[in-house]
Amino acid sequence: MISLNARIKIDRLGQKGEGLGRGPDGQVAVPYALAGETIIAELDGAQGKLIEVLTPSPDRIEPFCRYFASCGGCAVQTLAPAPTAQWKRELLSDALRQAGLNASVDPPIDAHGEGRRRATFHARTGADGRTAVGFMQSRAHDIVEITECPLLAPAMSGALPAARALADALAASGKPLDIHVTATAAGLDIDLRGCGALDEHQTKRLVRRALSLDLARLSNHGALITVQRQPLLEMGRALVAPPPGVFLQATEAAEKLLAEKICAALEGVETVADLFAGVGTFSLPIAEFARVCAFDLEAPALAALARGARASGLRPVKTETRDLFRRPLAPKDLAAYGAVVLDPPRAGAQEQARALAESGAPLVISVSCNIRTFARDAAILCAGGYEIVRIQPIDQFRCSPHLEIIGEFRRPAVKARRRPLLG
Ligand SMILES: C[S@@+](CC[C@H](N)C(=O)[O-])C[C@H]1O[C@@H](n2cnc3c(N)ncnc32)[C@H](O)[C@@H]1O
Repeated sequence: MISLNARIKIDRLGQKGEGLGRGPDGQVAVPYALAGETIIAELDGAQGKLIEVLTPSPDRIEPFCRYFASCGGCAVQTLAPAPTAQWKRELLSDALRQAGLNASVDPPIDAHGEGRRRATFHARTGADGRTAVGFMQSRAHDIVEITECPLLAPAMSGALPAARALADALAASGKPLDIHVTATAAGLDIDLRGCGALDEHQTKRLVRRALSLDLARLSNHGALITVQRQPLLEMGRALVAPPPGVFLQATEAAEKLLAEKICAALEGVETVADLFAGVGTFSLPIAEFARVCAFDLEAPALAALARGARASGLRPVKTETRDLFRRPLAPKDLAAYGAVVLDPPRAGAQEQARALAESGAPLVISVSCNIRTFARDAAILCAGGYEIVRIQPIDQFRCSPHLEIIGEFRRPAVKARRRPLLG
């Protein structure tokens, strides 16, 4: 493919945070260019590489990270905070419109808080025996080695040195490694992925490293290697001991805000189904005032949730291990609940939304980190008679196109839908 340099006027930011404008042969996407800018880009088909900004946007700011534009972690770091929030809000409004919904979207609430409390680092050992540890490069399969990430919470300050030390301990195997690090009050909780079954020597080496790094816990794909202090997480009044490698919201600030908003919307509700409940981020605060039944695919997460409720003196939370993609709760199952909370993975919950659309559940609170599948599932709920009360974005993904969303959907008052008894 021949590449050429072209002068491009950027019209808007796209879904991945790339600048979109017209090139000689149609639309081109240029990462790191901003709306309103005139730039020089090196074009390779519809893809452009930013070479020079001729007319900068008034919203352009200096990047705060020295790895910006080589590290693939951040897509948008040079756009000021207010226009970034506006762009994300528009992405969500556009997705809803494309799904057939003309819904108003509240301004995003920033929930970066102290920063990300979890990260996945990648480690690869080259033919020369050197191990690179960091994030993936943008638009490439190589690793950009980093020694710091300003988006991480202070409690993650030891995360990169720890990732490097563990990667070095396994470098001889030559296997690519993913290192999931979570900051907890007990210290760093690290789950390794990709190293396969460990032999005795590797295990001993890792235990020694974990001790010298003072890790709270180290595991291999969820299987415990060593634990010095059991990680504990506060969820409402409850304390939960999460199993290794379990899902947690990216920032503590977002976790608290999501739980607060959900509990506020559930005021007066007595029975709640929490679908895709994980370790109880929402179930446990809800259990402080309502009966909860929590569903998830992951039995260890649900067991931790149930133990957390018991140990904290809350009313018991019923749990059911269930694949909600294959076996969504049916409309008749849903009839037992005054409200349903759902927080599926990025793929969304299409089948569950269809069952909800046929159910009489009066209130659905849909939480999602994927704009497109949130909009798709919202349209299914609305086609089934729900009305949108509120759509509130919560931004826990600074510098990325991702956005956390809470949607509140209610069935119009039963009185209005009921046929008159007489006449
Ligand atoms: C976005 S997380 C939300 C977890 C929890 N609500 C929280 O905020 O911590 C999605 C959850 O969906 C669960 N999950 C993924 N696929 C599933 C499936 N097919 N059926 C049921 N649960 C699933 C995961 O185990 C995970 O706990």
